[in-house]
Amino acid sequence: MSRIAYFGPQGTFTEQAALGFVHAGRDELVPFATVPQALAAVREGDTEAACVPVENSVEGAVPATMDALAEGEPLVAVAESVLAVRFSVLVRPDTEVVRTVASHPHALAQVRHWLAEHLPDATAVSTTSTAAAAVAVQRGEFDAAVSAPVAINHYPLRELATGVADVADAKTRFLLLRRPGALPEPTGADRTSLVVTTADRVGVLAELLTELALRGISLTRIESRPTKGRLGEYRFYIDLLGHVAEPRVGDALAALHRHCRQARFLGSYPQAEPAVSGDLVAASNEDFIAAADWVASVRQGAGA
Ligand SMILES: O=C(O)C(=O)Cc1ccccc1
Repeated sequence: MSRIAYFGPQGTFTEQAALGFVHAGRDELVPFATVPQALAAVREGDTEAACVPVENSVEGAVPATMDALAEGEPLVAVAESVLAVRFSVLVRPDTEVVRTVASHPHALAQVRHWLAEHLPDATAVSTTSTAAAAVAVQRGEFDAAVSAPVAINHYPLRELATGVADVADAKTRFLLLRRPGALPEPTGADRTSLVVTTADRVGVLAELLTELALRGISLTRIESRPTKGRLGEYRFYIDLLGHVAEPRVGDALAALHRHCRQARFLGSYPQAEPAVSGDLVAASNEDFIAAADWVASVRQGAGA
C-alpha cells in the first residue's frame, strides 16, 4: 500500500487531483493541513509521494508550494494534473446572514466579483485551504466558505450558491512529488521543471532564456520568487517542454547550470494537457513596422 500525502483536509481541490493519481486498493490518501506538511511527509519517509497545487490560471503560482520546493531536501515531480475548478459557497443549514466568507486566498481571488455583487457586506477571511474553510464554518467560526462542491459530502453544510467563479473555466495545476529516484520514462510530451538562483549580473536572465531559445526549447512558465535573503534577490522557477533524458533538453539544463549560482531539478514528467510547442517565429518586417509605430505612439502619450 502506497501512502500519498495531499494538501487537505478532505474536500480540497487537491484531494480531487490526488484521487486521479490513486490506484484503487493500492494507494492510501493522507491529508495534511499545509503544503509544507504534505511535502515534509515525503521528505521524512512517512508517505511515498505528495500531491500539492502549484499554479492556477487566474491567480498564478501557489507561493507556499514554490517556496517549499526550493527549500529543504529535494523532491521531484513525477506527474501533473490539471483540474477545472468550480466553486460553491457553503453555509450552515440554519445560516440566514453572511458576515464572513472564508477560503484559500487563491479561491477568494477567483470569486472576488461574485462576492462583491452577492455578499458585498461580508468580510473575506483567508484560511489554509478551501476545505479548512468549510471545517471552520461547520465549527461556527465563519458564516460561509468558498469550497469545492464535493466539500458538502464531508461537512454538514448547505450550498448557498455554486458556479461562483469570476472566470468560468479557470484551471489549477497540481504536482505529484516524490523523493529523487528513477525518472518517469520520456513520452514525447513531457515537461521539465527547475528552480535556479542566478548570479547578480546584467543580462543573466537573458543568458538563460537564450540557452533555451537557441536549442528551440519552449519555455511554458518562468516566475520569480524572493529568496528571502537580500531584497531584490530572486529564484526563478522555469517550466519547459521536453524531458531531461532528451539530449537537447539535457544539454540546455547543463547550460543553465553553468550560468546559475544554484540549480535544482524539480522533475521531468508527462504533460497533463500536452501543449503543442509553437515554432520560433522571427518577427516579420510588418511586425517591426507595427512595433515601431506602437513605441512612437507610447512616447507621444497617445498609446498604451
Ligand atoms: O484549498 C484547496 O482546496 C486547494 O486544493 C488549493 C486550491 C485553492 C483554490 C483553487 C485551487 C486549489
